[in-house]
Amino acid sequence: MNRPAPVIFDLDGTLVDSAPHLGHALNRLLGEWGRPAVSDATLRSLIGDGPRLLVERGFAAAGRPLAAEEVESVLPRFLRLYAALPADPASVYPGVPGTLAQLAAAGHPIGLCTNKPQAIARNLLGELGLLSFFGAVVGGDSLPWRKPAPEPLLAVLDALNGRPAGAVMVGDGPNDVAAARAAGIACIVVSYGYARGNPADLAADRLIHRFTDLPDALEAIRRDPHHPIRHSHPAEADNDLGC
Ligand SMILES: O=C(O)COP(=O)(O)O
Ligand SMILES: [Mg+2]
Repeated sequence: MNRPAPVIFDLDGTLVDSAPHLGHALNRLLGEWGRPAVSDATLRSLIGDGPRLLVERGFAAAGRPLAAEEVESVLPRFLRLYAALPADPASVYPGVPGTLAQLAAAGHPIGLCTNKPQAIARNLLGELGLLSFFGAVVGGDSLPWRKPAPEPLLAVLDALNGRPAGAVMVGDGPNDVAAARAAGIACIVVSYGYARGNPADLAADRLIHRFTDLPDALEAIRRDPHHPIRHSHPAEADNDLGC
């Protein structure tokens, strides 16, 4: 029997609802600069490309863009404000720890590919009790490239011992789908994250509405890798995921 396929996860919007903490840090920073706070909806549309773009877009949305040299001083301040916030166990999406445990017990190698800085991602996973599930963690600052480039995803697969057929990326946004496509692997999108639009338009191989639907979606892809997209039914989704 073939070894279970590696499963590579995105972090923000997939495993953890990081918007409240990112928003707290960004709005505190904007306040220090005499700028108005951004709304939650605006904030959610800024997440997914790493902290530098989050800060740049946040300042642009709150008045005017920062000059390039201003970004260099503002970014470390943002990272300090964000990293100082204690991890919130309630920010882990429902079903994540149990489903990761189920996949690990079934023998799936598990990796993380996020555009968050690697150290912050590792600390966050550690504080939330999730780090031990991950055999490899690659962040947005680990390589000269970040998602949507395929290199970070391929680096995770290499660190997990290779690039077998059947690996699957699980994410919430366009960068995750594009990185998976470019790496030549399948992609499952969760509908409750920060897709910046309709997640059904992302053309993933599967769209799921609850993290607990993941094992079934992985099995469906394993049995039928060359299929048109099939969505689990939205009406079956819980309402507690903020979707
Ligand atoms: O934008 C970020 O900082 C991280 O986003 P990601 O975990 O969804 O890649
Ligand atoms: Mg994400």
